[in-house]
Amino acid sequence: MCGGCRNRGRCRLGLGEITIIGDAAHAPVRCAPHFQAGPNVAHGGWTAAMFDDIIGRSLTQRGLRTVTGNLTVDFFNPVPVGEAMIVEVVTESRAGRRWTMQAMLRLERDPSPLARAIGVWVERREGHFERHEAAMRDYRAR
Ligand SMILES: CCCCCCCCCCCCCCCC(=O)SCCNC(=O)CCNC(=O)[C@H](O)C(C)(C)COP(=O)(O)OP(=O)(O)OC[C@H]1O[C@@H](n2cnc3c(N)ncnc32)[C@H](O)[C@@H]1OP(=O)(O)O
Repeated sequence: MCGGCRNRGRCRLGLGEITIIGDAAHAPVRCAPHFQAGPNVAHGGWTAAMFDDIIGRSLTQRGLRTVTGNLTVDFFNPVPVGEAMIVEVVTESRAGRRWTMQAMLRLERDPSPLARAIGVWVERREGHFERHEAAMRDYRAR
């Protein structure tokens, strides 16, 4: 679970446990009603955040310490609110610290993709968050 929900013990995005199979992964997801945009349709930001979290956590579960470098989402069809869906993640390639990842979102009982994400995750250098905190301290002291 990411830092925003860890203390609550519940993922507010509605994302389930990730299963890792080799360099691929899958997870059950369900868009909660508070992320509704159009009638019974998920906000596109939910879909992007869901992909970001599932792909990022799948890498964390594989023992990799990464952050999202970039993320592109293709929206093929409206994503329903409250419906059981599956996200499937694959590793496209790795070059040095860069991992190119792809993921698909689909309904639980239908193979047609609703949305696709492709992006690059970069392995963090030692002290990543400490450098960020120090930069913010400098900024606030200005
Ligand atoms: C968050 C973790 C919590 C952990 C605790 C528990 C975890 C529990 C699960 C949580 C799951 C959360 C899932 C959400 C994940 C986020 O939301 S992460 C937050 C959003 N992302 C960020 O904040 C990243 C901000 N960007 C940065 O900090 C820096 O630009 C980066 C990405 C670390 C790169 O900086 P750097 O380490 O100085 O690396 P640099 O030498 O410039 O580049 C290294 C390589 O990456 C490439 N690269 C750099 N930037 C990019 C880019 N934007 N696009 C493509 N390639 C790039 C470079 O070209 C270079 O390639 P090579 O030359 O080595 O082939």
